Amino acid sequence: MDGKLLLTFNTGSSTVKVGLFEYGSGHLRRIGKGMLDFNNRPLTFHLTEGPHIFDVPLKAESSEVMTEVLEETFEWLGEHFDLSSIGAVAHRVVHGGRDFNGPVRIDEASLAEIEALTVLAPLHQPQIVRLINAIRELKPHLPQTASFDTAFHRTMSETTQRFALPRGMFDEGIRRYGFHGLSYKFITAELARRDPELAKGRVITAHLGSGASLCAMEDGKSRDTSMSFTTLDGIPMATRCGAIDPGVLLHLLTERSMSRPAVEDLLYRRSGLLGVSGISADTRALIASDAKEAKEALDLFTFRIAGEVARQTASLGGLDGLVFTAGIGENQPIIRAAVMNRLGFLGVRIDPEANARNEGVISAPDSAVKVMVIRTDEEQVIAEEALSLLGTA
Ligand SMILES: Nc1ncnc2c1ncn2[C@@H]1O[C@H](COP(=O)(O)OP(=O)(O)O)[C@@H](O)[C@H]1O
Ligand SMILES: CC(=O)OP(=O)(O)O
Ligand SMILES: [Mg+2]
Repeated sequence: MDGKLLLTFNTGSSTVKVGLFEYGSGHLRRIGKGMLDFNNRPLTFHLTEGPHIFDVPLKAESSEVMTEVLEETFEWLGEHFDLSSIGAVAHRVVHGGRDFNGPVRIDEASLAEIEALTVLAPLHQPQIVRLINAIRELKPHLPQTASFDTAFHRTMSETTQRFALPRGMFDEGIRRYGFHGLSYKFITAELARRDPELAKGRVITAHLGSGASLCAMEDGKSRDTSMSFTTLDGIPMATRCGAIDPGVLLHLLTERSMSRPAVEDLLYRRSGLLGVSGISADTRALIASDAKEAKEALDLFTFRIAGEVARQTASLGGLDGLVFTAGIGENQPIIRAAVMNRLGFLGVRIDPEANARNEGVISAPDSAVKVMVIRTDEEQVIAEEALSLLGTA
């Protein structure tokens, strides 16, 4: 290998995606990709891109002991990559709160701030902090960086960021932050490459993965988004409920005497597609199922996505483009078709064959809105942001 090795970690709600990049003298090139899957037992490490691909069970029993998980992962990676040349480790950090507007080097102060935001992202932030600490323990001299999901949305107007709560609370940080910003940043850059004219216009991107949100963009800048203070808001997700009448929470806490941890578990882990269907959090299983509960969960999902597109179209004052991305957005024609059919009133017209083939453009030529499928790449953004801080020499 010519240059140094950069490792990226994208800690999602159910998996940690690992990226391997080679960098040096101004260049950056992906050389491998993998995933730590904490959903199943045994924990598994999948290397999905690189000189060899493999799936290996890990001896570590839980992600709580991240040093063990990482030691094993490094052992497996070391068989195929020169780990002695690692120059840096870069992370996706989901919540950056009010103060992180761009990537930072991780030090005592920034790590303490990241840790303090744990209560606002309980599915993500604890795992991220465990990973950062484990790398500090195993490889203390490696520089680490953080790229924040929330930073992309700092261009939203104050009106968009505000809840209708007493105004002092906004100043104290109770506001709409937005997430999936690394994905939206990648999509804006990719859209500018594929269709520069459209990228200057009014575009909504639907990031539909385990966590899911939509972002309204104008000339590549975030103007509105569906997730807000936490990753619970907006549309229903794999296991999260999405926007809900806060009166329901008061009811659960008082009339049902549910504890705060029980309510958190309900809203983050037992709701959404899983909760409504009672079958699975994975759209593949729901589409394959004949049960009426599976159909009801998918109907609710596409109904709420279409409703959010309509709301964000009002934020933008019209709509020129719609982009589908992430696990579901990139791979599930049935879900895209259901959303597009609900948006006929906006002039959205589908090209069914192109949609079935997951093509780049899936709207018909007479569609008033150009609808595209773009594969997101959060790892690329994490790597680029890290090198913008550390340099590529
Ligand atoms: N190859 C595929 N075909 C169809 N659906 C898929 C595929 N891969 C992922 N999905 C859907 O996408 C979801 C995961 O999306 P992803 O963007 O990887 O989420 P996350 O990053 O939040 O873990 C799965 O739950 C499933 O519903
Ligand atoms: C912000 C969020 O929900 O992330 P993910 O989709 O990776 O779970
Ligand atoms: Mg994700």
